[in-house]
Parts: sequence; structure tokens; C-alpha cells
Amino acid sequence: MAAASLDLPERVIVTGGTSGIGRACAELFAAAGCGVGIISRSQQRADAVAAELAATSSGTVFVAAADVADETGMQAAIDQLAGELGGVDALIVSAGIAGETGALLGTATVDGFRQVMETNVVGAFIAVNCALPYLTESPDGSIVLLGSDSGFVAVPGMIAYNASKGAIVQLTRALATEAWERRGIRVNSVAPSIVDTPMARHDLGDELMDDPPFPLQSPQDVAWSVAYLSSRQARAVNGTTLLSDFGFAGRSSFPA
Ligand SMILES: NC(=O)c1ccc[n+]([C@@H]2O[C@H](COP(=O)([O-])OP(=O)(O)OC[C@H]3O[C@@H](n4cnc5c(N)ncnc54)[C@H](O)[C@@H]3O)[C@@H](O)[C@H]2O)c1
Repeated sequence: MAAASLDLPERVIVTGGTSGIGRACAELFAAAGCGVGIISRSQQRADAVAAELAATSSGTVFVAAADVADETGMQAAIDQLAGELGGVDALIVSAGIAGETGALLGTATVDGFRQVMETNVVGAFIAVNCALPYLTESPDGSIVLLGSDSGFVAVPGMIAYNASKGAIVQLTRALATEAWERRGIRVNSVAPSIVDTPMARHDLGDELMDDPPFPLQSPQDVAWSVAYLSSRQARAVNGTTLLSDFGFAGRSSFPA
């Protein structure tokens, strides 16, 4: 059977593009021949990933170093990448942290809560704001944020993370309404359950991740959802959060 193909954006910026889901997105877009701009906190790490992608794909890869919570640094990084790419058609926001994993109410700290919200929510808004002028210029601008099934079901010991990912669901809707009506830009998010990435391995441990009692997805599984939402084939999809979770969030935890 012949495969239908996605019309992907030509110029894509990915935050958190050197690891896990962000890296899988950068790989997918670069392999499809797109221009890709990776934002990472570490210039050295970004250079190494860009060299690996350049060796294995037809797309052009540029890198910039910035912390997503630093508005000035992010504006400089996005201005640089937009200049190198010749514009921006899609922004993928994958930079994120889990925070104080396992810290229950009473031990979870306010500082830890702030740090997670700064990175996962404020950082997402900063990235969107910085890329907005370029996406507005694109004939087909779109944004895909990384949420989580933790935005729908609360995982114990992750108060700040759960709250931050709930915020991403509503941030997606809020941005989508205004960005579409005023600028023709679509905004969607993907909410995965546990994905085999350095973040999940750090939080859950290799032993559990190597023999998980839950269905485990790959970063590539998520990258395909991101690719679809950023593609022209999803031109009527706006303000939605796509759960990629094997149906977990919709399932009662009590046996039938
Ligand atoms: N791995 C999972 O099980 C899972 C499940 C659901 C959602 N997610 C979400 O997917 C996204 C990507 O997660 P991942 O699993 O690929 O994690 P990861 O740790 O493998 O990659 C995240 C990247 O973001 C970068 N980053 C973190 N804070 C940053 C900051 N302040 N500025 C710039 N870069 C920063 C990290 O350095 C890293 O390169 C996150 O938003 C995460 O919450 C992950």
C-alpha cells in the first residue's frame, strides 16, 4: 500500500532539541529535509547533536544556546536561528523538567514549585512570544507544546509537574484562540504518558524502564504526533491536546 505523506513545515525551531522527545523531533524534521534550529542550554551539546544529525539527514541544522526561562537569551537565540533558517514556520517546545520527583505534600518546596513552573510554563510562553513575529510572517505558522498525561491525571509526588502540565492544556487553548484569529497560527500540544527518555530514566531508574509494568512509548512515537500537528494535514486542528498514552488517562484505576 502506498504511504500518504505529511506536508511538514520547512523551517522548524525545537527547544530542548538535544535530548529525548525534542531530539527525536529534530531528527524527524531533519530526516525529512526541513531546516531545523535546536535550542539547548549547552552550546557544546547542541553542536554535538547538530553534527550527528548533519551526518545522517538531508536537512540543515543550526543551533543556539539559551535557557528557556531567560527571555533575553531566548529572543537572541530565536532571532539568530530565524536569520539562519530564513524564517520560522513551526515552533516545538520540548524543553522541560520533572522537578522534585517523589516529594509529597509537606516536603515539596516552594522553590521547587517555582522552578518547574518557570521552565515548563513561563519558558513555553517565552518561547512562543519570541517566535511570534516570525511565525506571523509564515504562510502556515504552527506551534506544538509538550504537555503530559500528568496534565489530566495527577501522579503522586509530582505536585508542581502535574500543575505545570495542566497549565499547558489551558495555555494551548488560550494561545490557539488568539494566535489563529489574529495571526493564522495554530497552537496544539501533545500529552504523552511515560516515554523512554533521559528524563524518565533519571526519575524512574533503568531497572524499571528496562522492564516496565506499564506500556512504554519511544520518543519517536511522540515525534510523529508532533509532526502531524505541525503539518498542513492538521490545518483544521487548533487548540487541542493530543493524548499519546495508550488510553491510560481515560481509564478508571478501579477494576471493573
Ligand atoms: N519522558 C517522559 O516520560 C515524558 C512524558 C510526558 C511528557 N514529557 C515532556 O516532554 C518534554 C521533553 O521531555 P524529555 O522526556 O524528552 O526530557 P529530556 O530531559 O530528555 O529532555 C528535555 C530537554 O530540555 C532541556 N531543558 C530543561 N530545562 C531547560 C531550560 N530551562 N532551558 C533550556 N533547555 C532546558 C534539557 O536540558 C533537555 O535537553 C518535557 O516537557 C516533558 O515534561 C516527557
